[in-house]
Amino acid sequence: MDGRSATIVALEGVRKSFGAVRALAGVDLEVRAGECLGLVGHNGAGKSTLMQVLAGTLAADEGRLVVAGDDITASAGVAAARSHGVVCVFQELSLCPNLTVAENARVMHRAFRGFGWRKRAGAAMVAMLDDIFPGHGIDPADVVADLSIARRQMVEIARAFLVTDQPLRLVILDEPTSSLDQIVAEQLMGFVRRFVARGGSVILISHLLGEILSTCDRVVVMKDGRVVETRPARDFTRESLVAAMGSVVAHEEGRSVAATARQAGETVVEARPPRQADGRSLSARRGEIVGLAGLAGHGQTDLLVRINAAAQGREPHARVAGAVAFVAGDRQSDGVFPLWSIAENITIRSLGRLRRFGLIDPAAEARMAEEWRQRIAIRTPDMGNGILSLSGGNQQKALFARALASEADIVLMDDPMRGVDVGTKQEVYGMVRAEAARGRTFLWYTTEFDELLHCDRVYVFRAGVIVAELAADEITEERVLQSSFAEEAA
Ligand SMILES: Nc1ncnc2c1ncn2[C@@H]1O[C@H](COP(=O)(O)OP(=O)(O)OP(=O)(O)O)[C@@H](O)[C@H]1O
Repeated sequence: MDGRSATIVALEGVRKSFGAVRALAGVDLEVRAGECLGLVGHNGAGKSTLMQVLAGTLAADEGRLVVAGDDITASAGVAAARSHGVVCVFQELSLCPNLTVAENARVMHRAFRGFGWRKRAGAAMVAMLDDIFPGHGIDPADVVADLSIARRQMVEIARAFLVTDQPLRLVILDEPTSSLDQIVAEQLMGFVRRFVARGGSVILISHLLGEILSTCDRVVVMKDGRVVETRPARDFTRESLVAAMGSVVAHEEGRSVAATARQAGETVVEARPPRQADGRSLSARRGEIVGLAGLAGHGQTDLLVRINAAAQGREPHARVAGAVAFVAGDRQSDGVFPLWSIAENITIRSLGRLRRFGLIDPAAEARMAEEWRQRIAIRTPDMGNGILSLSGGNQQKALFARALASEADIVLMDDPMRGVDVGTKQEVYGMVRAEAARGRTFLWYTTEFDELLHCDRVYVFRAGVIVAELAADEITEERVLQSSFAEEAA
């Protein structure tokens, strides 16, 4: 970046409160042409709220918004942002599930109209998908509801980068890789670099600090609704970035603790992917942390869902000894109960214990919710607030609390740490290890390699079947990747 690049966006003194919660306490932010700006901060720091103000989906209480030289404060809204070339891909995907990929492109790009629009929209989407995610395997006639969450995220991203009848200056990517595996995430980061090299601008929000440091030119750190640091990315290290976010850099004990603290009891889970023909199966013992790895969408979630169904007697191909709790990764479709309070979302699995004279004891429910608010720092002034009032990462923490607060012996985790900030992640890893040491069993699907280091054993999946089983001392990134791709893995 040279210092002379034009300013594309300037936000000045932006404030926004939701009732008693001050989400933005006077934020200034500048984005230049041809740069990728990283935006980091703890869960609830205000990142998404700031991006919503910029993209016009939320009105600020105060502040100025200048885009491409025009002060659009008075006319701020989605239409003004779009016509000035600002597009946002939010954490919660916004595709219409009952429409096809091509039809979803049409929803955002009115230019696809008249005779043959479907074909043109489909061709444009495929070209963009090919450019960003070579080998994506998505057809423009696919109905979005039938796509995996990773593919839906790819479609949403490709649609945002399509240029039709409006200029495209700035694309905001709010945790864009949260459902993507490492290979696809790297494809996206490569595309972002090409896009900014051509003069476009990107704001990248991510809790994966490696991704931020390797892709961004500058990094802005937010904390409690304010910008606390802005520096070129090269001036940050991972440690200094974590420190700027206000978290203590935890020393990774990871594997050594995981490997030694096991009590390797009796087998409590036994399950086989339906297409597995070589006799292999997944098993887990009491007190074990078992990882499910491999590229996204290769059968890991499916097997977890089957194990969950087995606990309810609905799946003959898996055997489960004990009560099971499921922590969803796709919180939008099978995680949160959107109309319920935060407290209710946490305690729903534990109602048996909260009963008094046959009725739920509200005081006990409030105590349990409060305990978990403190244990994993759910940022809210009131656990009676609606769950959707929480930031994305804080909603994810509530799902964790629901599973850990329950008395389940076996906890199934479907890549649930996406979107959780680094500080909290360390806390949760510690909790998982402590609970495993007390005899709970964890089956943990993750797309983040580092998380596999907390596991005692890892099964690698490919094309719906288990292709490798790695013992703790064999879990290396290289081995996992090798097995994920090899036709015949060991
Ligand atoms: N619709 C809403 N109603 C009430 N409070 C809200 C609403 N949206 C956001 N907040 C609050 O505003 C604060 C900032 O939230 P925001 O989503 O901007 O955080 P974030 O930095 O994007 O977090 P994350 O990393 O978890 O996505 C949080 O305390 C959140 O609870």
